[in-house]
Amino acid sequence: MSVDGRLPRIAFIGSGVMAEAMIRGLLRDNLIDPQDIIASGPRPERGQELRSRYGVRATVHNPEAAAEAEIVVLSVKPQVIPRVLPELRGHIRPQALVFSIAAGVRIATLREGLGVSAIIRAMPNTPAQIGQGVTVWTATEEVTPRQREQAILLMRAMGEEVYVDDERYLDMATALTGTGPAYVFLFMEAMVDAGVHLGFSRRVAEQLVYQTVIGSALYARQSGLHLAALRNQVTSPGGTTAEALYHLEKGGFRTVISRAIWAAYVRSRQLGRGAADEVERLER
Ligand SMILES: NC(=O)C1=CN([C@@H]2O[C@H](COP(=O)(O)OP(=O)(O)OC[C@H]3O[C@@H](n4cnc5c(N)ncnc54)[C@H](O)[C@@H]3O)[C@@H](O)[C@H]2O)C=CC1
Ligand SMILES: O=C(O)[C@@H]1CCC=N1
Repeated sequence: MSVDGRLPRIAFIGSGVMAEAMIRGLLRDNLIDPQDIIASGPRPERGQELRSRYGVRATVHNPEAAAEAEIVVLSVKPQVIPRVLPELRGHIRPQALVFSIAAGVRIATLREGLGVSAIIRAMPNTPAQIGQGVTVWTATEEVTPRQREQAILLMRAMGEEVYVDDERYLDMATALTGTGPAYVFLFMEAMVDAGVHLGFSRRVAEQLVYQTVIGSALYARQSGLHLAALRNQVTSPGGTTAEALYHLEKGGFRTVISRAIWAAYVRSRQLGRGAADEVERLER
């Protein structure tokens, strides 16, 4: 951090949805000067978009962007990582921090491909767009206390952050929280459609469903009660909830969710193996 508690120069290698969420949060929290953010990516028109929207700098040259930064955020898709690592190798400053959000991609792969050792692997999620995300993260031993503080500021600009002391939790988090918003959105979409089926207009159905989900989540967190106890509060004997829950359980609701999350976890590990194999292949 600089003397005034703001962040040093940050390069985003990959300037898509998640990079933009981070940029927006950093600027909203006034953590950095926009000119100290460099957004890199292959599409000049995307760079121009970010430049005019946020006043950041933009380039199509990843190594140039990385060479200028104290924090290098890897925000490309995991499949692109094996191509980006050799490009960046030798261009990252010796004292810089690498902060990767690429799903599945292991620290060992980044260490080997980049030849640097101060690395944070993190898994945010899209509510970061409005500062309501959650990021699970871990760090190598070489990450200094100061770099940790800087990374925490970056993550808090996206919402909550949860440190884990073992990298294997990152693949679990990818399945639970990184991917999680998609499960919630699908569930909400199904509820809205059901509301329309009942006879509400889509606008009213959306209002009802959004507030039901927001209210339930806040109530669950604030009450501290077990989720089963909260569900029981809603369930009157012989009533409507018991009837609906019977059908959800009969349809395998819980098992489907559990299987889906397990499959996402397996997929995250596959992506990690795929990236590691590809990096090794390119090095040969
Ligand atoms: N979207 C999500 O919900 C989450 C995504 N992630 C991870 O974040 C990373 C980025 O995801 P998104 O922002 O959703 O993807 P995105 O597709 O919106 O952004 C990726 C960007 O990388 C750029 N790119 C492609 N090739 C490049 C190259 N060779 N060099 C530099 N930039 C290149 C693309 O033009 C694009 O703008 C992924 O690794 C993903 O696993 C992590 C948590 C949540
Ligand atoms: O679908 C994906 O692979 C990424 C990772 C977490 C959320 N989206």
